Amino acid sequence: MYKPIEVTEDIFYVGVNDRTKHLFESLWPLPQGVSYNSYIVRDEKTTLIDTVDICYSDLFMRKIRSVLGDNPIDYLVVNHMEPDHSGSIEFLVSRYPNIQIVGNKRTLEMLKGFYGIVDNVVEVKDLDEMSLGKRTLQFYMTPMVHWPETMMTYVRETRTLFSADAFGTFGTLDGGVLDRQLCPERYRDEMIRYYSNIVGKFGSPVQTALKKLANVGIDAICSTHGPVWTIPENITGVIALYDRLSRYDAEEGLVIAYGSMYGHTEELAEIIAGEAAENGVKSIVMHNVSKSYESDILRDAFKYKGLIIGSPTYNNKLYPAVDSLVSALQNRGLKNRFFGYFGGFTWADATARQFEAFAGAMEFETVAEPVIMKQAMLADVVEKARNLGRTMAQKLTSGTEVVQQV
Ligand SMILES: Cc1cc2nc3c(=O)[nH]c(=O)nc-3n(C[C@H](O)[C@H](O)[C@H](O)COP(=O)(O)O)c2cc1C
Repeated sequence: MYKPIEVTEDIFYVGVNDRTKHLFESLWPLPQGVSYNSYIVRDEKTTLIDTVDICYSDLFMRKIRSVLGDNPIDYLVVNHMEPDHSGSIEFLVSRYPNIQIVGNKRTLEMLKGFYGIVDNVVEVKDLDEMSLGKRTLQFYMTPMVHWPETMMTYVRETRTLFSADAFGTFGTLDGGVLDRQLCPERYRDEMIRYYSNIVGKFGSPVQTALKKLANVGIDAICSTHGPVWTIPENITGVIALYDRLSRYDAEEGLVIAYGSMYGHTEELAEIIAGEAAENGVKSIVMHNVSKSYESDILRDAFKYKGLIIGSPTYNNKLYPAVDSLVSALQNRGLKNRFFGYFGGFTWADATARQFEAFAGAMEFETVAEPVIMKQAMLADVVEKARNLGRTMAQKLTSGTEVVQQV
């Protein structure tokens, strides 16, 4: 039997850890797993907030029973319908046939579409309130953070925010659940990776949600993935991080991502990186796109202000994995970056044309002349590569447009 894990008085954690799945959404690596978080608010009307992935329904039920025993659940609040959180709804309804499911209009549409559930539902609208007895739930609609039905639920008396996927991280909860029980630093980069991979496209809706919540006093953020944030500096920190990421602001630092089959493009990457370092850039991350996960490259592109991409011409296009990266960045509408590009060809270059179009489509400032090498690396190409590294370093270290790490 599990010991109940109390987040605050009469609010309990009943989520589960997934250390089995390799790829989240069949796309994003999970080297440290992921948790699917769910919570119970125990009151005159007992309420469950979100469920877990269907693979963990059985364990989930045992965790619920460790808190409630044979007592009923009155409400299930569905903040987000993505199957890693809604997957256990049918199972839950089979165990608690009288449970009432609370969601907004879009949630209830999806509930019907995914699971055929139309009975015992309660529709709520933005800022609606629902009394549970001693506590009151208030609902904040936060559409497109990161699905259209997404909402957050706030317990006014304990100032607890159930934030759906917002402020979530990859990484399981190994022993501790609350930030004060574990090392929060472990989750910082994983929060940026989660944001850039999953939420990154939706900067503007995230900004809208943050503004809506700006005057809401928060003592705990209970996301659907990763730690529960309760320490005031951590709460301020994760909100500031979301604010920064959704404005596409970044830290001082440089990502160099390149593809290379025979090493010429990679040599250029080394020259550019060396020159940037010599001119004062300390945080430089290099990714060979054929080896690094796109997931990690996206994280670093969201994290750092400088972005340089390199590619050989391949069948009159960018190298395939670079093409995929460029498309992923474009899909997420990354903005406000100092940008540079480089590449090589043997008979007809396509790299420069494609990178130029990419830079134009994004709100990037191309900082130096492109570095394009025909066949071998001649002295003028080496000089252009050095110039790119140097100019990027000057932009990054001039310090006026980059923000400090939060
Ligand atoms: C499968 C393949 C397709 C290529 N397609 C083109 C091309 O369309 N146009 C071109 O000028 N060079 C093409 N190249 C040549 C490479 O772009 C060139 O050799 C480049 O310098 C390789 O860089 P790397 O050493 O970093 O792999 C191709 C090479 C390969 C192996």
